[in-house]
Amino acid sequence: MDIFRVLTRGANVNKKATKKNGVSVDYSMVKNEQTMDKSREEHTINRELDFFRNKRIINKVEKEKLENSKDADEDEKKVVTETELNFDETLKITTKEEALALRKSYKGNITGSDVPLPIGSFEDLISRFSFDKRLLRNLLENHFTEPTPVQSECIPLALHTRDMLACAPTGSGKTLAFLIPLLQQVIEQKEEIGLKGLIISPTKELADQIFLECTKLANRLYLDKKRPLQIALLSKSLSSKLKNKVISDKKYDIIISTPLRLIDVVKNEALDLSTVKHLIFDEADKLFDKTFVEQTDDILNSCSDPSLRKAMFSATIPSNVEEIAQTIMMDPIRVIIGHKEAANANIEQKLIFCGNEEGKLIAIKQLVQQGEFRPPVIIFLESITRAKALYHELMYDNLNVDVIHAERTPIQRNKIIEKFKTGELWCLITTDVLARGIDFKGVNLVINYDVPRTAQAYVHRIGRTGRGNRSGKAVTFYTKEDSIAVKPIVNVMKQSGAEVSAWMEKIAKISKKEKQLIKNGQAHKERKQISTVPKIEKQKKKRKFEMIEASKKRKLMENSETSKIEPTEE
Ligand SMILES: Nc1ncnc2c1ncn2[C@@H]1O[C@H](COP(=O)(O)OP(=O)(O)OP(=O)(O)O)[C@@H](O)[C@H]1O
Repeated sequence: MDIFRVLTRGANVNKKATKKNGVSVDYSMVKNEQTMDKSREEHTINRELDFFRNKRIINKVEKEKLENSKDADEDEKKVVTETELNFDETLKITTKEEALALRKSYKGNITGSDVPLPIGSFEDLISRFSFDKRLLRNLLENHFTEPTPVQSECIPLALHTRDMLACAPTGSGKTLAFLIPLLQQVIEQKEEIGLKGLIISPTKELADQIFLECTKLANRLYLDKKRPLQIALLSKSLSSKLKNKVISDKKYDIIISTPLRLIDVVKNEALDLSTVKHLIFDEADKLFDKTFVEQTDDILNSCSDPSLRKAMFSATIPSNVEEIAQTIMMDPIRVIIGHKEAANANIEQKLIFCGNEEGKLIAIKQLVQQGEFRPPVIIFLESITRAKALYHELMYDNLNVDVIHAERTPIQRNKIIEKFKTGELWCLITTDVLARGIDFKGVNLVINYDVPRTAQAYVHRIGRTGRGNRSGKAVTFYTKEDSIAVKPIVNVMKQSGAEVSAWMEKIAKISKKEKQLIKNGQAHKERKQISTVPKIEKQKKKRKFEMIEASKKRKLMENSETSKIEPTEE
């Protein structure tokens, strides 16, 4: 079947979406106004789940205080004026009762000793923490006008230099929850001691994204009014420059890195972590699982400053990670927003029984026919081999699709991500390498072609949709072989408030024996290869595909030849 034709029949993707000023433009389906209104109505977010809330109360006292500020220089006053324009109505939290009411509104469970009050607005930061006005302006310029719940709680905690463990839904703004206070603290720290802030991410793609977000917010921020803040992504080239002493490791204030690259540089004595004051683990549960725990431990040992502040963030924090957190942190505060281990409630979740492996390809085609396959779509598979196989299968169907996995080069990966962000690419096939943290704004649908191995992996995978205040859909395919593996997924669905039918309730129950199988990774059986198309058909399609590609190339070359010899109009 020609999926491409069916796809284009059901919907139009705004292919004209382009890059503006280097920032990728968000893209979405082009629909008629009526449908838009309907979907807006359908997806009006419940106030409790409104992570980007608009609650505001007028705060005239604060406004007057800023207007009469004699100490502020002209530049600061300009910032203040702009700030007022945008923050003329603010929510201030000054009492425990107000804090309690605010926490109740977003189901925040904050525990620990001497928990500071949350902030009700970013403007609250000016009066409570002598917050840098330029940093505040950078927030505004990037359209961050109201803190999300995790930001309301974690920013004041960090500014009080408290250790913290924060768990909040996917797409609810955890990145800014650690970046905003980090930037403020680094500016405040006047001595030139070397590296001050370190952010660890499990994947290169996520590290890239955090770096971009951080540089955006650090625009025109100066250290002690003398020199601009120096932020770096520990790339391959930077690490070799550091190792060859082409660049001094004292140059940077904040570094963002994956664990392996960082440890490599540290072991070569090319980067001194003893000056680091703020250590942040993004996707902390991943960094503390068996894949990374050794490197994470090395990083902790190398950050030897006794006043080191540590923070851990993730949308899922299993109890064993909590235990570790308690042992490595000093009097930590635990921030839980919503249900722990639940998916973001903006995501509509669905399970589809496909019988067997062949049934999954048919299910994709059915989603297309039913108009549910609305690009942009991400499809997750459990291995590189399977991701490649599905890619070939869909590519021969002329679907606008590409694949990212660990075997693709960084350049290829970046190119594909860029194309997906700008709308050039409609469907991205991938493995768990892109399951965590990546912020693709307009993703409509996530398909778990293979049941994820853990409940946590499920939460992160489907969290690539329904980000911010948007809604999204997630579909999980399962077969007879997945009868045990799918149980944790049903439980996450229940926990997140998704509609769960009687038969699902029945399969949700996990016996002791099954629990053990899931824990040992034995609930997942080996899967049959992906393919429905007979070999001969496939070869035919491949030949046709290659011929079309060759003809395109020929035409391109012919055109460029003609343009070379054609005289110009003048
Ligand atoms: N205060 C805010 N106002 C408006 N948008 C915001 C705010 N904070 C964050 N965002 C936007 O929300 C989106 C999701 O944020 P972010 O990537 O930090 O989510 P996350 O909680 O880290 O998700 P994940 O668990 O998947 O890593 C981003 O596009 C970000 O720019």
